Amino acid sequence: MSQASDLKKIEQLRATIRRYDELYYRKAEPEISDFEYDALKRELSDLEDANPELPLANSPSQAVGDDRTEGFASYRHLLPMQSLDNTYSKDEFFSFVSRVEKGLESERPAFTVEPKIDGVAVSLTYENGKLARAVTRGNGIEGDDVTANARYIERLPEKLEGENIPEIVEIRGEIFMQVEEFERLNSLRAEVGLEPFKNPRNLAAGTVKLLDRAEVARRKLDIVLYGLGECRPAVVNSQSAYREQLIKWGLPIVDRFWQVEGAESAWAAVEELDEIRLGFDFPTDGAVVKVDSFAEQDRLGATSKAPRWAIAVKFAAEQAETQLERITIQVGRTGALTPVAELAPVQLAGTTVSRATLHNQEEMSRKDVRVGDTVVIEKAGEIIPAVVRVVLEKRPGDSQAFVFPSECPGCGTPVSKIEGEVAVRCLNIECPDQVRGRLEHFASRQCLDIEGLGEAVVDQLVSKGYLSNIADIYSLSYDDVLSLDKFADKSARNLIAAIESSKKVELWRLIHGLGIPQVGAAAAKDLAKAYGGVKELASATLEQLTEVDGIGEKTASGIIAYFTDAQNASILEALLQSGMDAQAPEVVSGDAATLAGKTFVITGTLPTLKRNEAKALVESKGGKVAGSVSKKTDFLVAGESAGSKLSKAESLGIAVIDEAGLLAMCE
Ligand SMILES: NC(=O)c1ccc[n+]([C@@H]2O[C@H](COP(=O)([O-])OP(=O)(O)OC[C@H]3O[C@@H](n4cnc5c(N)ncnc54)[C@H](O)[C@@H]3O)[C@@H](O)[C@H]2O)c1
Ligand SMILES: [Zn+2]
Repeated sequence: MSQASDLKKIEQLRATIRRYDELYYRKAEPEISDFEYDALKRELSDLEDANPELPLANSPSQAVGDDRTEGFASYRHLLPMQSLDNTYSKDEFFSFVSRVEKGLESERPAFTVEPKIDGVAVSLTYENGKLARAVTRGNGIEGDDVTANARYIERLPEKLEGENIPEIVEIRGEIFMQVEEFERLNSLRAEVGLEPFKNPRNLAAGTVKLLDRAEVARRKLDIVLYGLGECRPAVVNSQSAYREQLIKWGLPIVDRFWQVEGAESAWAAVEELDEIRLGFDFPTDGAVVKVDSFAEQDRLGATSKAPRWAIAVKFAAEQAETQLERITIQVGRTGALTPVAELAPVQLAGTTVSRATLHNQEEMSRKDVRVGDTVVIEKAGEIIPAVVRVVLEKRPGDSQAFVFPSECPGCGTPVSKIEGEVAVRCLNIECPDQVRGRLEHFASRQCLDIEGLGEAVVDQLVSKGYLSNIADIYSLSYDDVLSLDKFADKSARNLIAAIESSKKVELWRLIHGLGIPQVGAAAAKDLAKAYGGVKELASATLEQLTEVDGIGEKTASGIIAYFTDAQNASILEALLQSGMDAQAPEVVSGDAATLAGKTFVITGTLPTLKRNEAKALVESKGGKVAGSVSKKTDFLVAGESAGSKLSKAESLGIAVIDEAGLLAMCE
């Protein structure tokens, strides 16, 4: 490759990696898998190595990903928090050990091997044994102060126990979510029709950065510690001794740990870890091998980004090979065109997979994915399988490069690419695919929850021309509905009734249903609480919006842009004209607030109330419902087959009541 084409490639890769960094570190919503991301990083480093005369200063290869977000105070680490170099291969691991041996002029250095916990890096500062703050890695130099959220972590002690307490110590580790808790939260979401969270790491990262404390309290985070930053005065001189010290201070650590000498035994420990890790209750994505002695660590030093005395050996996610039969393009409610691979069905991680995402046009052309290709797909914790690469050796001779459509498959409008975005979009606001998407969203369970107005029905109503926006739903007549496939007198009346009763919906559901960019259910709740009505929200200024708890500047500008759009304004007007009367629930006070200040945990099967009904009852009386039992719990409401929560409540001496007890308290 010539120097000019290298340069262009390098610039493209840097821009792409910056975007994926932003999605992963700041938004906790990665679009591609770690394996794909690491491959991009590797490609960039190789190109940079081959072109040493090019400046590196602004390359994402030289810095740690930046997680700092709006709404948090910054704090400067006393010692920087670095990343780790990583590898997926045994050969590279052995080269790492050779470099260490050379650097130390030693034959069989002592290493520690630990699980690599897949969570969010955090640095805890204890001053004279008291927890002063918890800070994210940030850009490595300066991170976000997340102390308030970290204090909800039950296993995180306020005070260090025992002796050897430094004046100041930065203790580093990982905030993560146990697999069981992740599944619990997802099953609650499924109950109310919300999309599942993708994986425990994203959920942990998202939760650490929530501004809504009540929501943080509902999700149970966990923590383990393994690293040391500044420590005055120094207390230990090796990784293994530090681990013993952490235990004595009463801090949670990962209970698997190996002390080994030399490359062979280190590798054996890595392999052993890979075999047992699926039984762990925390998510792991690799092993971290570290030189044990702190003096030796100092001699090896660090690059701008990572220490030279440690490496992460990552375990690849489950993959499978299959045939790509077709590529379809989906148009979502925001107009983004998403390419989807239609596959010959194949077994992967316990499920049959026949579709996988191709992410976006850019990703697709980089991988040069073509119809007829044999592709490798991967499912890494994420729910949606992805195509990670093409098996070029198996490509048919007559294959053709895929031409991304230049027109929207839904409406034929030429597609646009907006500066700074990867997605290619259809900007025709009346595009039937988008209209369908917006209508489905509006009627879905996490919004207006209109029973009977699902995908198939919306489809028919749009193609028959009855619906072109959300306000049209309220002028549907019985005859319109009756004319649809599979509708008879009773089902038509039911749908009309469901539509009518949706006018009395809770305000946040309406706000969510409007489909304002950046406004999900959580933001919609914050807005509903702050404004009490959709008209009030529509006339709020940017400044007022940013003052609402949980609303950042970007979201605020999205809201302003939405309501200043003439078409949106007229749809809203039509909605209100039709009698839409969404209300914020009244703030309970006085007599109604009988449970104010009390925190409940509900467990087991109650005789008459469903879990969410019991929760709604408690909240209607001003009480709070938490997901797990802690010292802050006032009452455990226990039904049949209450398990570990009951024993925990008993051990903490928390009052246990049954459903009847709860009902009595609410009277
Ligand atoms: N999918 C994406 O779009 C995307 C984007 C950016 C980053 N990523 C992923 O994140 C990785 C880079 O993130 P990173 O810089 O945080 O590095 P990393 O996660 O590969 O490794 C460094 C981190 O590992 C953590 N860690 C966990 N257990 C540890 C232990 N026992 N000892 C020491 N450290 C331990 C620490 O937080 C440390 O900061 C990439 O390799 C990639 O897989 C993915
Ligand atoms: Zn379109």
